[in-house]
Amino acid sequence: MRKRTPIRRQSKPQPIGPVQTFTVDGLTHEAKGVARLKGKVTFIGGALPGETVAAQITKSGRRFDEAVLNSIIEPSAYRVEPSCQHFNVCGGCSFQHLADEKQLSSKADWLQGQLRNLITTQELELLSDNFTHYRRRARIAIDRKKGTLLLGFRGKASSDIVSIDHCVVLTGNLQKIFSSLKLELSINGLADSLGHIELLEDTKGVSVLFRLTSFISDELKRAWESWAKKELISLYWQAPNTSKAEVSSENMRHYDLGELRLEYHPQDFIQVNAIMNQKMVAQAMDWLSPNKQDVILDLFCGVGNFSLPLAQHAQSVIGVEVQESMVEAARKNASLNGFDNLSFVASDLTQPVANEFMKQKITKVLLDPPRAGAFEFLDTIIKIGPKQILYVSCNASTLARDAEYLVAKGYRVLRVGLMDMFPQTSHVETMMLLQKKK
Ligand SMILES: C[S@@+](CC[C@H](N)C(=O)[O-])C[C@H]1O[C@@H](n2cnc3c(N)ncnc32)[C@H](O)[C@@H]1O
Ligand code: SF4
Repeated sequence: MRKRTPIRRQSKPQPIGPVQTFTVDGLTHEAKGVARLKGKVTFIGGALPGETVAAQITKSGRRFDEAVLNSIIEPSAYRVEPSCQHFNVCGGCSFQHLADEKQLSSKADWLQGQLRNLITTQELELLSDNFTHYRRRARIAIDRKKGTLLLGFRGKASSDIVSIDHCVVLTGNLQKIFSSLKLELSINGLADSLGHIELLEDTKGVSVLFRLTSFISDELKRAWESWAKKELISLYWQAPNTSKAEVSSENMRHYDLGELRLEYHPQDFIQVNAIMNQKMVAQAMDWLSPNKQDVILDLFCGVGNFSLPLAQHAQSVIGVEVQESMVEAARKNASLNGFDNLSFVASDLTQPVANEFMKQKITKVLLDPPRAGAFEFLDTIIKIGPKQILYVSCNASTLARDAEYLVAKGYRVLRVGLMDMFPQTSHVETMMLLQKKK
């Protein structure tokens, strides 16, 4: 049997000083209260601006200290009761103790700070939806402690797995299947052969993917297939030592985006928040206003989440994505939805690209890179010289770096929007429209 990959434990920070009183006047991106004691900055997890709290230093550095919250002496007017019973220990959320509208304004302040060299006068446009029950995909970690099965997410103060009963950011259907799964795993023997579990909900329904670390008997597999049938869900198995589950073309997943249908493999990237994804794509179409004169490059295109809606309005669209299997899915999506003005290229956008995209006059570029951003590809974009660039980003610091470069090379920022894709967490999604200076 293959051994489970050991989890590197990160231990809970221990107090190294007495209990002291702090006045909190700021909030970090990771939801730590910022206080000053004798002029030295102290970060206190769980404390909010405007509060007086009792806390103990756990780590003392040259420039700042870190402290653990003991009690709240004077609470903030924006402090609310977390809606999840696991909030104090689970690392999945960081902002449930802060009122929803204040979460959004705190994220906006933070984003404005990150983009301070770019947006002095522009107003940040805000896009948000439900603050709970939005997550249509989740990876559930598994561990055992003293014989007890733990199923949940990594902890806040340590990397240990926190056992979860009810998660309020999961969609209602995923929460329901999670509860049934937990019960079933406690009574049959699959848990010892599992690396992790992936839950997914889309237009096709709910699915569960078991990532196996060792082979299991046909009998056990059949028992789980009948559980899945009873629960009306799809089941996928990722065999030991493989990087992806084998999935036949009839068993691919799909999600609808307006009148479009997008197929994908259950382990392909899709946006986690379905409603916010619809709003984000609609905003992208509104800001970029594709029209019949436009030839558009959709970089980091995945299975065509932006490419297909763009192709509904543009003369033609070229999508670029590194993963061959996703490029194939994107091509299939183009043909399933009847497009003949869409093509896809498999290419690594961190590598210098030859003049592949110079052959036709690209008028607009949309890019939606992973957290690392798209710095390596910026010179190619500048060479292509589109009149507009729409940058969708999940990491404001790489967005700031890349946008500052584009501005230095002749673009100006027209619009910036914060999209609250991941409420209750510190993650921020941003959209920026840049225009070529005349
Ligand atoms: C944030 S996702 C966006 C996907 C798509 N735009 C969407 O909305 O579903 C980033 C995508 O970039 C792809 N990607 C990551 N690194 C890449 C690279 N070096 N070159 C090209 N694509 C890459 C990933 O596979 C992923 O599909
Ligand atoms: S991720 Fe789920 S379980 Fe964890 S704190 Fe957030 S809502 Fe609660």
